Amino acid sequence: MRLSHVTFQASNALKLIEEFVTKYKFHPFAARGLDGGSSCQVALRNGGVVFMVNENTQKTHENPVMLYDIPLPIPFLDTACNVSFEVEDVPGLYRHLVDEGCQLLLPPTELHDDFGSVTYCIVKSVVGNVSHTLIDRRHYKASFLPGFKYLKNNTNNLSSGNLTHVDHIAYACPFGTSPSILEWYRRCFGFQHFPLYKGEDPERGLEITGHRIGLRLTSLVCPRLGEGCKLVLAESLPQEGINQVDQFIEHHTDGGIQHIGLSTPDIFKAARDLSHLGVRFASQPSSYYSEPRKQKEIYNVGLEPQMLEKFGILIDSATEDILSEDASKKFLLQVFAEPLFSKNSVFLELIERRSAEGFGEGNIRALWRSMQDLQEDLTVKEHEAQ
Ligand SMILES: O=C(O)C(=O)Cc1ccc(O)cc1
Ligand SMILES: [Fe+2]
Repeated sequence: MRLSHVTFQASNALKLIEEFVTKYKFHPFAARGLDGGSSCQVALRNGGVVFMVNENTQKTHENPVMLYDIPLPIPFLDTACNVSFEVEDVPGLYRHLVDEGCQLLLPPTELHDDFGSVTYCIVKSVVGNVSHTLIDRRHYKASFLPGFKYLKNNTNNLSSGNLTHVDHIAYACPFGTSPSILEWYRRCFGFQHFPLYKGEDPERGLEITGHRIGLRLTSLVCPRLGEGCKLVLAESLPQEGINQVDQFIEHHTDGGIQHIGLSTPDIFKAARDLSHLGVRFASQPSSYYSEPRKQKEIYNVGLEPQMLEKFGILIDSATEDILSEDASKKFLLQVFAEPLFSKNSVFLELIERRSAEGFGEGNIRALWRSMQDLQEDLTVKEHEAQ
């Protein structure tokens, strides 16, 4: 099993495609329905990350000529709604999912063109509006999927991206649902609980509460996916005021893909490039970088606080004792980008892992607060614009 791509549904697909191209350095490489059909679909790539953008231009269910995905119910919502996996035995997996009582949206279906054939089926996830397309493309020779036309002027594009793979997909989940979501992914696809601290109870996950934060985080890993893609379940815990998970769920009925963590080998270069192209990152108060403990942590791994501060990059060392000189060099650098659509919509994250596999509580707190600040700022801007 391998992550193939993540699909976005947008009421204005061309706008989202332009955003991915001009701000996030993605390159469109395959498309269908651009000639005025009832739906258009475009596949874009940055390094090892593939996104698909769907637009159902007629905004109806009557003629959803959408391949590899099922259009979401109306009213139309701008969202990331499908995570596609490459698998080897679609009929076998389909039977397994039926036996597990899953809601199958499309039975095994074969499509072919001059480059070969693929078989796929679609299953509804237990999380909000999310579905999974399971594709066997072993008998397909071109770079995407049958039904798509390959775009020209596509040379050199593979090397220009600086994203290597999808590191994790974070779901916003209704309160109390994480254990049953974990159980569903375990039974259906073989995911396992990935503890974020020693002795973490899978029923409870990591609970983070305090000033302006109330979050329960449960992480899942799938050994069949190799090093790729964890799932992160984010639930809101009661805290003062509204928060990003509650608001996301309110906006998306039962939750869904809140953010996608994209792995880069050089977060400083990636953040600088994207920032020059107009991506706004969720920033930290400058006190984060002047705090003596944090400064020591940054210098200890051979970095400079100013490098991080420029783009709001956060650091979390995996070691217990960040102040010791021989602190292990395992650490994690992360930053959240602004929401792709409205202020409560899906957003992207850049993440650089230096041997650290999990998620650090320090970074989680800081990421959470940075997104709270950014959303509050977007709310103020919305009011001013009215
Ligand atoms: O650390 C990470 O990358 C996370 O994904 C944790 C996280 C999840 C949801 C939030 O709203 C804020 C932080
Ligand atoms: Fe994340």
